Amino acid sequence: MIRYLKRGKDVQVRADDDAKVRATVETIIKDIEQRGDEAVRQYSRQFDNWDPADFRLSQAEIEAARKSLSAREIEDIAFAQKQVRNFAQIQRDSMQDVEVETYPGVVLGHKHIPVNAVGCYIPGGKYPLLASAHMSVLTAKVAGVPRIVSTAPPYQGQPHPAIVTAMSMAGADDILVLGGVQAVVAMAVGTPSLAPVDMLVGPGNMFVAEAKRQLYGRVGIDLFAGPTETLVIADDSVDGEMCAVDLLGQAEHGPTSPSILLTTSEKLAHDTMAEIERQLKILPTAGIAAQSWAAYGEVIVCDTDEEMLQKADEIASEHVQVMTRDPDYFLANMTNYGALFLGPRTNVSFGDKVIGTNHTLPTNKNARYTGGLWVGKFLKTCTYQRVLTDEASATMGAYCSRLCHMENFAGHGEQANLRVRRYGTRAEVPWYQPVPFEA
Ligand SMILES: NC(=O)c1ccc[n+]([C@@H]2O[C@H](COP(=O)([O-])OP(=O)(O)OC[C@H]3O[C@@H](n4cnc5c(N)ncnc54)[C@H](O)[C@@H]3O)[C@@H](O)[C@H]2O)c1
Ligand SMILES: [Zn+2]
Repeated sequence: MIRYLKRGKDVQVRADDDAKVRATVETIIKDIEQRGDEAVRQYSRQFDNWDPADFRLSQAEIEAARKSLSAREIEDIAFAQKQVRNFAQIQRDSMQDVEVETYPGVVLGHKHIPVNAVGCYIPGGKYPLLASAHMSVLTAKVAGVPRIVSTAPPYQGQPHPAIVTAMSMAGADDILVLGGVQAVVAMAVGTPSLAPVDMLVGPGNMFVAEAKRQLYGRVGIDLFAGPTETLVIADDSVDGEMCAVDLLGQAEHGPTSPSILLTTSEKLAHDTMAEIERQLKILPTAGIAAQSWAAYGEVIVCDTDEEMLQKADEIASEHVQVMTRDPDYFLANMTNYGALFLGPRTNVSFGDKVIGTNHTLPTNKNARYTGGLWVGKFLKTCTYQRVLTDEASATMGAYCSRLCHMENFAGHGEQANLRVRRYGTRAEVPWYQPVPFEA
């Protein structure tokens, strides 16, 4: 039996919040479309109090940012980037082009072509999330994207030097300091000094995620990667302190970030809730974490691992930390999650910052149909074909002709008929029925 010891905001309230964000974003996009750069500037002033002569940083500004960091900071960024690059390269290498003779004389293939220009949004409203630079820019680079634009909002009124350095070390071609909806739209439609990109990637708050969603179709997007969510699945093999740390560690992302504990131990559930109250008195970011825990935090008690599995798949959380005696049960059976963190030795923060898997992951139940950002998202899998022999052309032509006839497609049918006439012999294809264009 599944019991809730704590529930988050109900579904209707969340839907109303989403509708408000949708309307706000729609208005901003329309306005920028009509008034262009001037509107981009206006929103940057309004939301971020930011109105520089050029949103794009010069080479000198990029170098100055790097010089302001310590050797230790540079080395830490380089370490994280090495792990991300390494795993992205392994994933790239796992994607093979194919070319196969699928029918005598018929050759089909596909190849992976990088998107020509991408725009990477690096969040920076509440925290300077430099790790997103590795996740988006570096992964695009490994995929072979020729032009990479990268943007982040100003942080406390300035370009953040560590974000700028991480973008530059990852290989961004253009670095902008611009945040929110206005940044995403500017990259998608272009500005007087910036050619538009073909695809937008990267996480962001609900305004950024919704702006990408609304622009989808005009440009590509990676996935819906909105406010962070975390699910901890635990049994009595771990304690309340660890569960509380791992829930609050992600609740601090923002006031709308759900953190959920799913457990078979009622004692652990109570211990964790008490620990959360204790830690909220000392965590420096408790201002945000306490809000999201109060509004979105949940504690759910189940009787068995099977029940936890069913509930976890229904929640379809972005991050799922499994700290049970048999985490592999969840790896083998779970189907809806952005990323799994197996066992107490790892945790979501490792994935967010350093270990090498991508931290840009699906939220809002989008894990039902997609995984997170990875090198494959920057590659278009495009097919091609060749027919090598007259015989194969005539045979495919005859089948195609009859199939077109069933669909009343005379023009398509004639494309096929022409091949039968040119490359076939009537004797070989007695089922050929030339209808409209036969001489
Ligand atoms: N899903 C993922 O993979 C993932 C990964 C990392 C971070 N995140 C999420 O990224 C988000 C980062 O959020 P953030 O706010 O710190 O930074 P952000 O850069 O995403 O957003 C800041 C921008 O929001 C805009 N904005 C703020 N208030 C607005 C309003 N009322 N109307 C319109 N625009 C407004 C401003 O222009 C500002 O520049 C968090 O929600 C975090 O959970 C998600
Ligand atoms: Zn996080």
